[in-house]
Amino acid sequence: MATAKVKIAARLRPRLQGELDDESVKIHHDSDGGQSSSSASGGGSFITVTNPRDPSQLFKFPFTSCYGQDSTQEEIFQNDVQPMIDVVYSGVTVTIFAYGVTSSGKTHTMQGTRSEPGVIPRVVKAMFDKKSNYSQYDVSLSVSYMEIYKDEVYDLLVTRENAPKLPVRENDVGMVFVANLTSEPIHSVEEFDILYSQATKHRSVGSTNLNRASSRSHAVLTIQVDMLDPAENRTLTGKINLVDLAGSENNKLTGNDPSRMAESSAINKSLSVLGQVVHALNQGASRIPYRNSKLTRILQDALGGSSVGLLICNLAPGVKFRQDTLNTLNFAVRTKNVENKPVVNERDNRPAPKPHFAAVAIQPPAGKPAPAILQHISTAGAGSGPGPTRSRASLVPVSRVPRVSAHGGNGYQPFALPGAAVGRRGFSEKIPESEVDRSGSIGVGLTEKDIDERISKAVEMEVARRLEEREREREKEEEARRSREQEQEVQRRSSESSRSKSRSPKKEQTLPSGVLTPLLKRHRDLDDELQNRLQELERKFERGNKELQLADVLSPASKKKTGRAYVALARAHSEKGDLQVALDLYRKAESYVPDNIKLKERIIEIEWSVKNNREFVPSPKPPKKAKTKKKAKSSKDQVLADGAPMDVDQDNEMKMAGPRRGAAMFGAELTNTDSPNGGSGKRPLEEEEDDDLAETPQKRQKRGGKTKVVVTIDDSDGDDWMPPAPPKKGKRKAVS
Ligand SMILES: Nc1ncnc2c1ncn2[C@@H]1O[C@H](COP(=O)(O)OP(=O)(O)OP(=O)(O)O)[C@@H](O)[C@H]1O
Repeated sequence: MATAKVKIAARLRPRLQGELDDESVKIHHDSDGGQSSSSASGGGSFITVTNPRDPSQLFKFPFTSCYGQDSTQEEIFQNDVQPMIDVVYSGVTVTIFAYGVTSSGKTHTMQGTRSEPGVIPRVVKAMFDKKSNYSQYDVSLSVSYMEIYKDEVYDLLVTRENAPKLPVRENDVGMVFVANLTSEPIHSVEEFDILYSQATKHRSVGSTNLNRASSRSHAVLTIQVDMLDPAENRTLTGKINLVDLAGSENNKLTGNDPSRMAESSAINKSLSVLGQVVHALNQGASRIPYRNSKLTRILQDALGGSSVGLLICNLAPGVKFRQDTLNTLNFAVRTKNVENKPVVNERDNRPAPKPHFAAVAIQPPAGKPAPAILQHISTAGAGSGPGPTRSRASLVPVSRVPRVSAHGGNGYQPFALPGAAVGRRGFSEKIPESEVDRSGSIGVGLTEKDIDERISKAVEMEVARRLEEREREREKEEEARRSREQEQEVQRRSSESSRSKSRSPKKEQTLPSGVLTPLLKRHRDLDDELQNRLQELERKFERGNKELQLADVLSPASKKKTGRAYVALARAHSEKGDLQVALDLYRKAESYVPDNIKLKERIIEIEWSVKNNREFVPSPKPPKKAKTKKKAKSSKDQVLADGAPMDVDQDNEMKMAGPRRGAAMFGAELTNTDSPNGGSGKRPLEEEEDDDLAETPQKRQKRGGKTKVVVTIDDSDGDDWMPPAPPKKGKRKAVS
């Protein structure tokens, strides 16, 4: 089956009034010899970002489409979006999502303004324009629009008062859909405009320091085209999902109040899960954590699924956003390796023939692989998508197999967001007896051997199902046994402690040397308790989604504590050299403290070590004295002796990780030195324990030289990506 990688376009927005601009983020194009260029796109373009810790070092991010501050809405549409319209009309689902920090221009790019319409209005116009090319079909367009606000889905096409939380469900063929979501037919661009402008008013928008009209939710607009072929009595369905994600937020910069903080936390958490999904896909993990947020469940098909994806990364200029820019570009680098397997969504409307025997069960229906048009989009230039031709019919060849549709002749789930494949066969397709001819072959070209194979496959499936069932039962029993044991252990401990309380001090003194003092014993008990708690949590993790529910119900303090506990355990494993175990534990910690940037970076560092089979070497702890000195300094003076800026923890909510940590990833850290947190106060857990976070490998190398170093961050082959540290490992070249 043909695969299609997620396409990436990066766009740097212009400086806004009152914003300081600098040269820290630049767009380059090979066509102009790699010189800075503010606009246009095309092959061989790249973005450079100055390393916040070492201004002599540049990080370079190559993407096929890079748009500078002067780029227009039309350019982006023509280069990257227009070619997708043909893909939609070939019956494939396309998902375009705008990603970036708050105020980076996502809504501007997707929605735009009346004078500068963005992707959404342009797509709708193009969809209607294209319709006339398919006059042989009965073509109808419809729209649905939803928002994901604080991890709940709401219909934006109904008034807020009438908008209940909508459930996200999965049908028998694994297709995720939002139940009860309205789908309105649209007959013209004007009709869409009226609907859309009304619906946009329902979207959750709020004011923050960074954006007067900041989107507080992820918005997903879906335009669906159904093409009924009257001659063949079948329907092709294409969809385009246009997703305006809420921006990741640094609450120090946004100045969020408590209610905004709650929104922000939900936004950051869902984006964090999005990152985890992309990571898991890149790692080829057996379990992709789609279920950990509604956003990723709904976007499941766009990431590693059966739709075609375009990620538009929005970037904001200036030092203030530099760390966010690096994070966004890092996400983009990872996402561009995600592969989808697009399929054509086709439904056969003809009634199913009567079944005669029910012995044969087959695999869930597989969608038809997407057409060759997908190859076109990877190299698509300005608006050059091919129009429909007669040969298009060959994309959906008429099969001679018995026409049995899944689920009573209609396996198609209306309003389902992803275009997951729904083939023409159901789970229990039956082969009519009349189709068995004397030669031993079935009228549809199935031989007895085929039938035997199918039967044995069905039997195998049934056996596998039963085995799984048995395994589940066994696990349940095991779990019950463990919890019984745990209860007994708790009882034993409480009776032991009451016994020890009742003991006289004299008796205590008579204990032989080496026996735990009550204090140590208490420690041991706490340790045991912690271990038990972690083991329990481990089990819950194994149970997948339940873990997330657990994290959801815990109070912020408990989440933080659990996160800390995981970090402590992870550190212990990391020190022992069990990097994989440590990595898993760090990831688990992340479920509880999804906003913690230091933790994310630690995960990236260890992932890198695991992937490259390198030892993970934390830097030595700085002397205690330095720590006291540091505390005494005012935030303004927080500049290291070598001139590198003192980093400040950018996460207000979670201070589990240290305020300054060598981001091995990019040698980067937020450099808002005027932060109130300033690096004073209690040192957070991670840093107390681990001052390897204090200095990057880049910094350890020769500093202050005049040569500019470019480190290319490109994960294009999926295997050799590595963080730019240590410098020798990166593709580095000196530029004058
Ligand atoms: N390419 C651009 N040209 C001109 N103005 C822009 C551009 N991109 C963004 N802006 C302006 O920047 C501001 C922030 O943009 P926008 O609201 O689109 O950001 P956002 O990423 O959607 O933010 P949030 O995540 O908070 O919703 C707006 O005033 C918008 O008009």
